[in-house]
Amino acid sequence: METKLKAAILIVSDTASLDPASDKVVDALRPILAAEGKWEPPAFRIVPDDVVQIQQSIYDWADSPNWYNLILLSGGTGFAIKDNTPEAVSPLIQRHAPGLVHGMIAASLRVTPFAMMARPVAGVRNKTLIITLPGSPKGAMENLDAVVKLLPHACLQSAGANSRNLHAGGVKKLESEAGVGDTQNHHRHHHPHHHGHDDGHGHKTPKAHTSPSERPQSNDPSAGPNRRYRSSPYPMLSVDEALRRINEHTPEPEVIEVPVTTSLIGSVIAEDVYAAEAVPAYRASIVDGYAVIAPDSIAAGQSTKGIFPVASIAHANVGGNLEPLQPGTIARITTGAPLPPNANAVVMVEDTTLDSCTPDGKEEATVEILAEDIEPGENVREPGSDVTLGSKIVARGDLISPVGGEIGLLASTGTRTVKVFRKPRVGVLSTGDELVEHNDPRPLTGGQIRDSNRPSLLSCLNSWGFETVDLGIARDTPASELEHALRDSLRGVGRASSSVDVIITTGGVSMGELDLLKPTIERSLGGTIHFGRVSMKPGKPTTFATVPFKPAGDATSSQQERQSKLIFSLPGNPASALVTLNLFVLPSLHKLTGLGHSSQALSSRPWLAPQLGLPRVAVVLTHHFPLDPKRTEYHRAVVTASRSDGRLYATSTGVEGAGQRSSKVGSLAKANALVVLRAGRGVGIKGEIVEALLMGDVHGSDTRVIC
Ligand SMILES: Nc1nc2c(c(=O)[nH]1)N[C@H]1C(S)=C(S)[C@@H](COP(=O)(O)OP(=O)(O)OC[C@H]3O[C@@H](n4cnc5c(N)ncnc54)[C@H](O)[C@@H]3O)O[C@H]1N2
Ligand code: MOO
Ligand SMILES: [Mg+2]
Repeated sequence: METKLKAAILIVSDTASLDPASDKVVDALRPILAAEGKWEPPAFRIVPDDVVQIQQSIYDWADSPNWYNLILLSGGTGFAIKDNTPEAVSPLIQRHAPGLVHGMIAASLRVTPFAMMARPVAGVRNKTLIITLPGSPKGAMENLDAVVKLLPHACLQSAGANSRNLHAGGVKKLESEAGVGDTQNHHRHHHPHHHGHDDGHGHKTPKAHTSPSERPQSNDPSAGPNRRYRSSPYPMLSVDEALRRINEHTPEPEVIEVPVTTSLIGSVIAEDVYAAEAVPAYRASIVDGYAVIAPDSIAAGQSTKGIFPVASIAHANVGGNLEPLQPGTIARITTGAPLPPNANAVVMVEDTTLDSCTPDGKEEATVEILAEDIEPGENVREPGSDVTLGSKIVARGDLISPVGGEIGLLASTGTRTVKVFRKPRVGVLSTGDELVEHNDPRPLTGGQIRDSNRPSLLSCLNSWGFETVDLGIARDTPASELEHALRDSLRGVGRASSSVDVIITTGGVSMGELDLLKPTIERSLGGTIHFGRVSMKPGKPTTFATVPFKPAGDATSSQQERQSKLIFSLPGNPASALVTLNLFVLPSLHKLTGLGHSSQALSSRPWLAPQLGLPRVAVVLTHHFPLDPKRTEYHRAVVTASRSDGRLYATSTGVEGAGQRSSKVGSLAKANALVVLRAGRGVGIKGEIVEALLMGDVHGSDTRVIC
């Protein structure tokens, strides 16, 4: 019996992923393959319109030892925003097959002009042919019909069969030559990173993309160091432009409802909150003393002075109804306690004397009030006088501070839940074969380096109040380790028990052949790099990207809106990593936290608004600072507030020798500021006033003007 080829069908549809019974495409395609007599019954799977899940299926079917000859994807190829199948598939295709694409479109055009609205992709990954089809059963059938006769031939060639033999001999002979479809003998070899393919004439052609329009910007790691770019393809941006792009691509914050607890600290209110209860809820005494009935008019000759019987006692914790106070009597009362009905003022105990006791000598019988001019309302808090019922207590954009004022207001009015912007979860991943855990007891060998970036970045993020996930270390080799680490943290598996919103990586972003972040983001995750170089020192190769994402199996929730995750790939040099974390990551996290919604946000340049990112201040240089001729430097410094002239003074953490070198994390050890030194010749002059970004608290000093 002739060995058959293996096909898999991937249905890409939010609807079908929720209700598999709604899919009609698999049943429509099966008979077309079956009619050819060359295919095993196809495997199939349904995923939502989610790039990561689409790509995972392709990896499962094209990269595993049990690889398939053909993957047909149906759905997500149109122009709708959620249609991202071509974007998911293209980066994984190693050799494109535009002929199949033209064939399918030409066939469909004979049926409908709407065929022009399709965006099919076809090509080969490893030994597997991948073709996208429309999402409608009719469209999928028409497209498959157009190419189905060619598929066995194309698949066998993709699997490594010699094309001349293919044309000359039968499919069966070629199958055994190629070793495909042989499910009995597991002789298939898995070469996900082969460096070329046979062109059918015995020549090896390089796999690297050649046409500029096809060529992604990043290096193709499998092309080898001799084919890497020798100058960076990423334009060098100014810091302001980089910040603008970060702001542009950072999604709007998500609103959630949470209970009023201390975990609210650092959250930003998303919806105005109105008092559901008045504070106080009753007429309360402000002091310890005696509730009295003060006459309306002292001027009319009436006085509160005199001796009165103590008729009742009102304590702050008293429940139930109090007896009304009769004229000519007074009631002992404590601070915060409700006034008895009829009472309208309170006399402080200090303004009274004891006149007589009860016969048992234990209680006050009569008390003399010494003050003559107690007015109605004196020492009384009227209901709602602290917080009026229905008044706005906190507004959208307000930050819940650790000082406790906002939480106190919410608590005092019985507010049980509030709507806030969800704080982002941030994952931190170190990359590099040379890294060992910082607390590994073994002595370092060879070129090993202790991973200092992860602990320092995690500390900094925690101090800002963000939830962090330690994503560990990803090795450079095999390259798939990095890809899997990123993919897992996006999906919330492995070290990240639930998915992170922002991934921060360090290392692997510059020009080395093992600098894999850019190619992995672009080529494997289908992400978009918004910038890959910034004119600054340290931090030149800082990279910022977004990766499309949709949570699995939940096509209707509001989370669906959150379609991209952010990746900040920071340089590996420890000072560079920490400086760029402060400069670039913080404003984005602030935006995700909802700080951009504060009423104080600057509307013209919101990405520079003071509440997004570090506070900016003017500082006086206490000594000469060397300038970089080309790049703006973020010079690590200690800023102190002068007790004599009230100004802020900046002193470098080290300018001599390796002082500010980007590998030297010690340059940040005592620093509380980054002094912004614009590129130029010579030095920043002692006494000059420049801008600085405050990273920590400023303490007082005896520094003075020193020109
Ligand atoms: N030919 C060029 N080479 C370099 C350029 C350039 O423009 N052209 N840029 C330089 C600049 S600037 C920087 S910054 C670094 C950035 O390097 P990478 O981000 O690619 O980082 P790696 O190569 O992985 O490592 C650099 C350095 O940092 C150490 N490192 C990495 N991770 C950690 C960690 N978690 N803890 C402590 N130390 C770490 C690593 O061992 C290296 O020593 O590239 C320049 N090269
Ligand atoms: O720009 Mo790199 O961060 O100087 O070393
Ligand atoms: Mg490098």
